[in-house]
Amino acid sequence: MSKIFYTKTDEAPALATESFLPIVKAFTKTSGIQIETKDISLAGRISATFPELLKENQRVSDDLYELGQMAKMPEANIIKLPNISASIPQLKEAIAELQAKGYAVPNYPDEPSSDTEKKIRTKYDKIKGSAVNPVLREGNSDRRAPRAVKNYAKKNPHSMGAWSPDSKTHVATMTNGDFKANEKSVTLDADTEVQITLTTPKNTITLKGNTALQAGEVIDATVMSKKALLAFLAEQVSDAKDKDVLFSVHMKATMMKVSDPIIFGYVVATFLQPVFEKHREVFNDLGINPNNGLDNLYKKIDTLPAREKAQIMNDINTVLGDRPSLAMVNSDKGITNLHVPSDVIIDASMPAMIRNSGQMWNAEGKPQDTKAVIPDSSYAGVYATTIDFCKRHGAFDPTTMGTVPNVGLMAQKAEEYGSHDKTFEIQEDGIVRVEDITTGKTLLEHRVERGDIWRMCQVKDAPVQDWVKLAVSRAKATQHPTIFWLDANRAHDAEIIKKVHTYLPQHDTAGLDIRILSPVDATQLTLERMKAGKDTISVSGNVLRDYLTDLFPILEVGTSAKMLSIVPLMNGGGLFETGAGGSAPKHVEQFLEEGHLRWDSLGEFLALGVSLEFFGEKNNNPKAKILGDALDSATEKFLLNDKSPSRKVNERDTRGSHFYLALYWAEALARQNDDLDLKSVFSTVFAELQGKQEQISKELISAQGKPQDIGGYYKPDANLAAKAMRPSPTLNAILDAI
Ligand SMILES: NC(=O)C1=CN([C@@H]2O[C@H](COP(=O)(O)OP(=O)(O)OC[C@H]3O[C@@H](n4cnc5c(N)ncnc54)[C@H](OP(=O)(O)O)[C@@H]3O)[C@@H](O)[C@H]2O)C=CC1
Ligand SMILES: O=C(O)CCC(=O)C(=O)O
Ligand SMILES: [Mg+2]
Repeated sequence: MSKIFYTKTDEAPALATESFLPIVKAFTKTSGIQIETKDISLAGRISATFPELLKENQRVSDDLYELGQMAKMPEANIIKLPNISASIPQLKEAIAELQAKGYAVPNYPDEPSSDTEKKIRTKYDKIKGSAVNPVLREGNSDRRAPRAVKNYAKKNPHSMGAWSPDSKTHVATMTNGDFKANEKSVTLDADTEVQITLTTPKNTITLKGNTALQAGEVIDATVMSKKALLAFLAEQVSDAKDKDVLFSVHMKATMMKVSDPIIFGYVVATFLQPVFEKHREVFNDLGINPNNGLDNLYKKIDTLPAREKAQIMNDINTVLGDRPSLAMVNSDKGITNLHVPSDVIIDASMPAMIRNSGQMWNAEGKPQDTKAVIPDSSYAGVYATTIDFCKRHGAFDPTTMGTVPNVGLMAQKAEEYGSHDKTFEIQEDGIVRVEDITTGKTLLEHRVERGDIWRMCQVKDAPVQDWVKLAVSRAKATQHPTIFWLDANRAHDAEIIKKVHTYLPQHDTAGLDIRILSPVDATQLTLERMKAGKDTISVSGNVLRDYLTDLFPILEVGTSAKMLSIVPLMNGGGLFETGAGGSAPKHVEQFLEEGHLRWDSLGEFLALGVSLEFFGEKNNNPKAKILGDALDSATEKFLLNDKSPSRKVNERDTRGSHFYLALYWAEALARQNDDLDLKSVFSTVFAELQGKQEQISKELISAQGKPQDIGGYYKPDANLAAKAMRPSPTLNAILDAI
């Protein structure tokens, strides 16, 4: 029997699931729909990796692997909530929590020496960073704000900070020696295998052995010069000081899990350079790695004897006093932009800054103009253009602005998603070559120096064809102008442009406005149209998919949590993602402190709606379709009546918002006449929920206002979490009776 797979993830969405899933299960069991949970949480993935070290009752199945297989089946129907893409500090915290709970999982070896340690490290490296999404995303991405969400935002605009033409905020990006400048690309004309080698004056080292490539596949390779990067960073630190703006770095240490933590480490090391120089030996002894951020550095220094610690802290504070102010992640707690590599991810952080008058928070908790350092220039121009636009035209107006849906190329580990096992920190000067093993020809090569970061990406032909098809189908469905964001001057994009020119004519595009523009030109045109209330589809590669599906939604509707995010899987199944944002660690913090969860599950509601409709079609189950339609009406009413969670304690939170969704869902099912069984069942449910509305609200609110203990962060106690998230016996009894 077909099922809907619902993912158990981490942090706020996992908490929300404890409250929402019982509602979903109760409603859908009336209609022969089975919902199965799959645990792809960080803690679950760690446990599944080391079964041999765990007790019988601790062992779990490898749900991510199973779901990855499922994603390739025509009947796949997966609802995917956001999960933690773990940085090393997060991974270590999760390991420590599991160990404290009696799980004998090994420590993360920072510097693996023995074979055993190397094996452990390889296993952990598969868990860290974007380890889930590339496995499940066996299709391209279709993300957009549903009409009801857009209309809601127009009527109830979110706050939007005013922009001043004198704002000192700006983007700083490299002009030479970066990934963009050094990119080379080629399209394969036949199936083959390649290897990646580094030839030094002494010998040739294989960086990666036989790698199969398909005919029509585009590969690109590039290198970030360490020298150029360090020179750039030193310049930016002093320029931020001169201009009296906050210093802030924006990158994606999670998704670009090999390259970006190294770049982040150079930022930390540059910022504190005199300290790293003076205390090199102690720092080495302590195993301090700047890639793990300031938080880790402070924790390690904390283990030193008091006098030594005081001396180093004194030196750090002297240097920090001399530097530009750092942008803060949490000024109350003194957490800076350089504390943890995963705290500031570019997709969410740049739009938040743009929404906030181009300002970030300083150590006093006040907003201040900022230098946003985005080292690689491949996509930095998108933000620079947006910032300049706001300086010139002022902030966007959510009540009138247009919308920018995205069609993103990501299937089969397209582009940077597939670079993780082909990114290398170069150990010796030499030449890196991508060699075709079949023909012996060198396909791509770069001269590199020790410390440079070299990487290769690939995109298979079938995903590109599917992406072009998806773009045309969205263009047809909406009649919006549709822009491929591709830069003819970038080697990789130039190859993709050739493919777009080949595949577009295979579709009926009569009457459609489809163009290809560089990301900077595309941004400018899209913003002009958006300001004038006009809609424009962006068709982009994988990284821009990530960036644009936070940037535009956050400006348009206040958060990307309200996006419809569909991945039509290439083999016929459906992956329905819930919103386009992340797992909101700050929400958990508030929940633990005061029992209020502000996570908005609108993304889950939208995803479930399309999943049910898809289930109905695939399985010839008209009840599923009716449930889906009713859910859509309920979601619309939910928006109209503004039942999203409040941000403040003792007001409706996630749990209260779920109650209203259930109420409206039951109402819509009670009102429809297409299925009289469902009508009868849900007429009773609706009457009960409506009659006891006050009692339920009271029970849900009175659970707030006190600290919560759910028995863990990465692996909460299942019973405690369920109890905390289902505090209304009245609601629970009504659901149980369905
Ligand atoms: N699809 C996926 O699996 C994704 C996973 N991630 C992962 O999520 C984690 C956190 O990333 P982070 O950079 O903090 O980005 P998030 O998107 O989790 O959070 C940024 C801010 O967006 C707001 N937000 C996001 N989702 C919601 C929601 N459903 N309801 C209300 N507000 C919301 C919150 O604002 P406020 O605090 O003001 O309420 C939040 O602090 C990381 O581990 C990251 O790798 C990130 C993106 C996608
Ligand atoms: O895969 C990840 O790490 C994050 C993905 C993400 O941010 C997105 O899909 O928008
Ligand atoms: Mg994103």
